[in-house]
Amino acid sequence: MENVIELQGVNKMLGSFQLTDMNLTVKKGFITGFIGGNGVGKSTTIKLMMNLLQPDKGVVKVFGLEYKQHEKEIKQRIGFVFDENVYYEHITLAQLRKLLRPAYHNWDDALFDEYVRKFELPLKKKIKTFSKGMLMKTSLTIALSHHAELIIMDEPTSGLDPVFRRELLDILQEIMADGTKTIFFSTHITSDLDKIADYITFIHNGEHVFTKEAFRIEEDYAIVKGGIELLDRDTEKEFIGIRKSSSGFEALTANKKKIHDVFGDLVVTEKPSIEDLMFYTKKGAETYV
Ligand SMILES: Nc1ncnc2c1ncn2[C@@H]1O[C@H](COP(=O)(O)OP(=O)(O)OP(=O)(O)O)[C@@H](O)[C@H]1O
Repeated sequence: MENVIELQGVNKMLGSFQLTDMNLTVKKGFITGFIGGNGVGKSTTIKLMMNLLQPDKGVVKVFGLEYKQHEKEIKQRIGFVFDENVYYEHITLAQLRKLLRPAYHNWDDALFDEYVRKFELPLKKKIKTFSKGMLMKTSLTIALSHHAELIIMDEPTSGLDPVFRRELLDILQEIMADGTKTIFFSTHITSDLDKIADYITFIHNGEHVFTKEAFRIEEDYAIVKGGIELLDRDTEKEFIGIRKSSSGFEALTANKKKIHDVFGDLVVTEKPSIEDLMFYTKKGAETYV
């Protein structure tokens, strides 16, 4: 399967934060959700993918190309969707359309107008008056209007009302229909992932934990519940993170089968949510580091 983005051994130091030996790939033709707690390096990773930051070590490839030699070509084919308006605040959408038309080989005025109508965006108001949701819609409109093959989004749904969030997720699914596009988006809202993500990439403390097909998470991971007497130094090693209480323990494992071999029917296992993965991974790091 073709990789649209490849990070090979990428390291980046920012103040006291370090992104360490990031190896990750984003598959063509799918939606990948990018998750991790606050401050674990999601935006930094996205900036590296967009060449807004450069790695201290390692290689970033997009469409199999490196920015050093192919920046223009890569940027033509990517749409970056975010809710900040750094470049265009003093102009209107009508003026922006004129400005962007010559900048992209594949610019499509008709599609731009179609999304402006669909998103109910005002053509004649200055962009600086736009709300967060309107900026997100503007950014997505631009990405779609130059037929971007790869759409990268940094927390596109955060701060959006539930109605528009739903609408946005539907649109993302719609644009995937022809099989030529790829979407990579970071989020804190794990229910968004349940709705649309084919793959999940999970990072923690500047390190890549996994990239898995969303349905595989349920196959490999489990929440395990049992009596506290079952835990000792050896059995605790089977878990990523454990929460203990007087009535027993609840823990996350990445190896459901092994748990069954070790504990048999003495424990109960349940399907984990993505929130469980994030919670116990963080808790595990706190407990054992
Ligand atoms: N320019 C910078 N200089 C110093 N530290 C930085 C810089 N940019 C980011 N950091 C730090 O790097 C860490 C990772 O930041 P990043 O924005 O990548 O996290 P994130 O996973 O996107 O977090 P969140 O989900 O909270 O947005 C944070 O601790 C942040 O404070």
